[in-house]
Amino acid sequence: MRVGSHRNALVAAVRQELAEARGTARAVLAAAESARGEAQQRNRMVREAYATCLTQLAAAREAARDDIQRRYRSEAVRLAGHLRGLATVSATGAAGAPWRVWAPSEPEPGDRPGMLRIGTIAFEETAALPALVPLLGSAHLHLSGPAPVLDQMITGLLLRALGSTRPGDVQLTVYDPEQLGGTLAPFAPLGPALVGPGAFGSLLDELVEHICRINGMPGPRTEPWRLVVLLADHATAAEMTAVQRAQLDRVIRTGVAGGVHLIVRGLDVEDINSVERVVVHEQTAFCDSLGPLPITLDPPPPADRVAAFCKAAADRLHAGPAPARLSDLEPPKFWAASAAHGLPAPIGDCTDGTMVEVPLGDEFPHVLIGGPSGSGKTNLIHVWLGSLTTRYGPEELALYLLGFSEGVSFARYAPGSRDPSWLPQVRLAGVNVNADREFGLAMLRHLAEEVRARSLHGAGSLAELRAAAPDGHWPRIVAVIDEFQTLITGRDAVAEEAAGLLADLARRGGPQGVHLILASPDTIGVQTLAGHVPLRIALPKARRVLTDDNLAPAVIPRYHAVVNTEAGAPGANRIVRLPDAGDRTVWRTLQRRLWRSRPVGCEEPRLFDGNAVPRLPAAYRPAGRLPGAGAPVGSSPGAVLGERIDVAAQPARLRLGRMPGRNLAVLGARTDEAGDVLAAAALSLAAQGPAHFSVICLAPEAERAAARLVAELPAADWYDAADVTFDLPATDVPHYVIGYALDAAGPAHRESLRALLDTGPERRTHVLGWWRTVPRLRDDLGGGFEAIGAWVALDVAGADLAPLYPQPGGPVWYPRNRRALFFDRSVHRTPEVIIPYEVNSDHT
Ligand SMILES: Nc1ncnc2c1ncn2[C@@H]1O[C@H](COP(=O)(O)OP(=O)(O)OP(=O)(O)O)[C@@H](O)[C@H]1O
Repeated sequence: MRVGSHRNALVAAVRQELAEARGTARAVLAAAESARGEAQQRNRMVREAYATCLTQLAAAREAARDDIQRRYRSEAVRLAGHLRGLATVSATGAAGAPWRVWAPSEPEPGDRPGMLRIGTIAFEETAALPALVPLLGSAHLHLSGPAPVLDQMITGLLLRALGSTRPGDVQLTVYDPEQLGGTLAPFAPLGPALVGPGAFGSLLDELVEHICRINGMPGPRTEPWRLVVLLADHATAAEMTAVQRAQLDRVIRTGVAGGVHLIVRGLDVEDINSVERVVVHEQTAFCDSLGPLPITLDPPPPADRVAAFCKAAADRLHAGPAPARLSDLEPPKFWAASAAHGLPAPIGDCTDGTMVEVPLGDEFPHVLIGGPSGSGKTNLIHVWLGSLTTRYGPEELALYLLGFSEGVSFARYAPGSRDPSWLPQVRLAGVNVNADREFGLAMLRHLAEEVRARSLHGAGSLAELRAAAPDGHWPRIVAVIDEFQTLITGRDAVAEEAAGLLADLARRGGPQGVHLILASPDTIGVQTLAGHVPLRIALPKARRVLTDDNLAPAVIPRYHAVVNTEAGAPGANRIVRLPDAGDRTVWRTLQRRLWRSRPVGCEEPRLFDGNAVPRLPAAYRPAGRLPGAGAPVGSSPGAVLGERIDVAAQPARLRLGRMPGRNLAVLGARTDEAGDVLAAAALSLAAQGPAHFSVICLAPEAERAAARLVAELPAADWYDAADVTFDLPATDVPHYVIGYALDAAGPAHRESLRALLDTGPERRTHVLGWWRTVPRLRDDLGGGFEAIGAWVALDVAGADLAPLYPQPGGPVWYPRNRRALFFDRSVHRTPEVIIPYEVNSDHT
């Protein structure tokens, strides 16, 4: 029993232990299970986080990559744009245009030659960029690869180099022992120097010598470039001597500075900076400038384009370079030059393209231009004026222009009905003055007066004058007289005075900054003047402008001129090609530009046109507000008779004071002009103050004019043949008797007429009458002419005026249309030519 119970106890204990162990194991298992669950959970979470992270990282990487790619692409496009811009600038016109649109292009003066296109480079996804290589002015080219491809590339390079320079700027030499020049046969019309197989050494020697000569010369190179193509064969390379190699090296090293450039294939050359190497594999190439970027070579230029270019260039070479254009003479900045010491300005270019200046100024104050009719004198003057007026503003230059040649060429500088602009430097322009030499004389008198006024400051040059009188306005004055001989030939008083004034201006004008530009077909008869003018310009076939032994004018082609500063001595010639100033649109554009820049207060020039009839200015008409009856009357009102032929468009006035003889006789048969003189006189008197008018009209043909006058006058009585009388009622204001064809009054009225003429002026009654001839006036006056203190002669010859003139024989006067001779014995020593105003123009 005890065993049984012990065993039972033991069993129970074991059971207990087992139960406990089982319980513990279960607990441990449960703990492990839960730990495992947790670990699994964590594991899952980590895995999920990792996956999220991976996804995010991938997205970020994608975004970053996209961004980088976008930036890269836009940077590439920007860079490519820059490169394209650079390429366009570096290879302009014919140097860079694709063959499809290729055409020769003229470089601007002073431009350096650019690079030359040989193909394109592809850069990422951007459009292809031009691949350029340097040549003229920069490098030699060394080409290696298959000869046929290289020769095509050379053809293209030559076409671009020649097509982007002026004909004659590049001299081509070809060494082609294999084909004897055949490789570049399309360029034959340009006459390249072909060098045969045996002449390689002498070519190199000649080039070395040429380079030494050019590099030894001071100043910039003026000779053409030498472009030498060496198409060497095996024999050339194999047989080259050490001396030849040394000479080739020398050309390579010093050639670029001396304007000699080699394009070499088939021969090694020294590897120095000035050699651009191009290596060609089939249609792809690499060159030094572009490093590893592969170049897709352009196809060769179309054969017909090469042929057409070479023919045209050869023709132009034969004809010589085109002359400068008017715009080539413009300075980089308008009105930037000072005229303190002179007015140098180019008028054209030499055959080598350099500009030729005329040194007008302190040293050479005047110039004589000579050339027969049609040789281009007027054109030269326009060109010169264009060059001067773009350099020197209105403060620096004042122009007085007078053209005696046919036509109105200087009118373009003054405002017109179609173009309101004017050249701001022009003060005066006289056109159609052939018959009005008095206008030329007036201009010379004006200039002489200016010289006199300037010389009062005691200065010996314009710069000194400006320093001595800094507040004054002292532009250089340039007087241009085209066909100036018209003014001084002939043996009358105008010619005599004009010649004297010109000689005086030539002597004394320069130091005061007053200059003459005188053009004529021949300087015969102006030898005294010529002695003061060493600066000459001769146009083709000009005679006597230069010395007799100077043959240049006889041989220069048309549109050329000889500029000579030594009075025409043969050694001092400069030949200049003149631009054409005939294109009115070009001129107008330039003039408008200058006009818009005119300073405030710049007045328009006075234009005197000998063919135009001036209208009576409104200021001399009584229209508008009339002076009241109580207004004071001047002691001697002035009757305006016509326009004076003078620098300023002033009226000629007749003072009608209370003195004997203050009457006017208008003489001649021209009804209209006589009527205009009388009407201008009457209207201008009416405009000055209260006055009474008696209009007597005794010629039916003048009735219309008389009626119009009466209509315009504020207070006028009208008499005609039916009631003519000279016993006129007294008035308490000045009384003017305006008589049309007074000679028709007849003997019955002579006495009263004489009494009126004799005693009227003292009572302020003045007769302004028209008599058709001098004898009829004499008959009316009864012999003496004392009562006629002033007269205006129309178509009356000078000799017929003798009785009315103090000097025997009468004045020198050859009647001309719309011109009258005015003489007032109380003011004139010699009579004055005037232009009767047009008073009643029916178009107003
Ligand atoms: N450099 C030039 N280039 C082109 N045409 C020109 C040139 N010079 C003059 N001409 C032209 O030649 C013609 C004559 O020129 P211009 O009138 O200047 O000669 P001119 O000597 O003044 O003659 P004239 O004494 O008969 O007036 C004009 O038709 C003008 O346009």
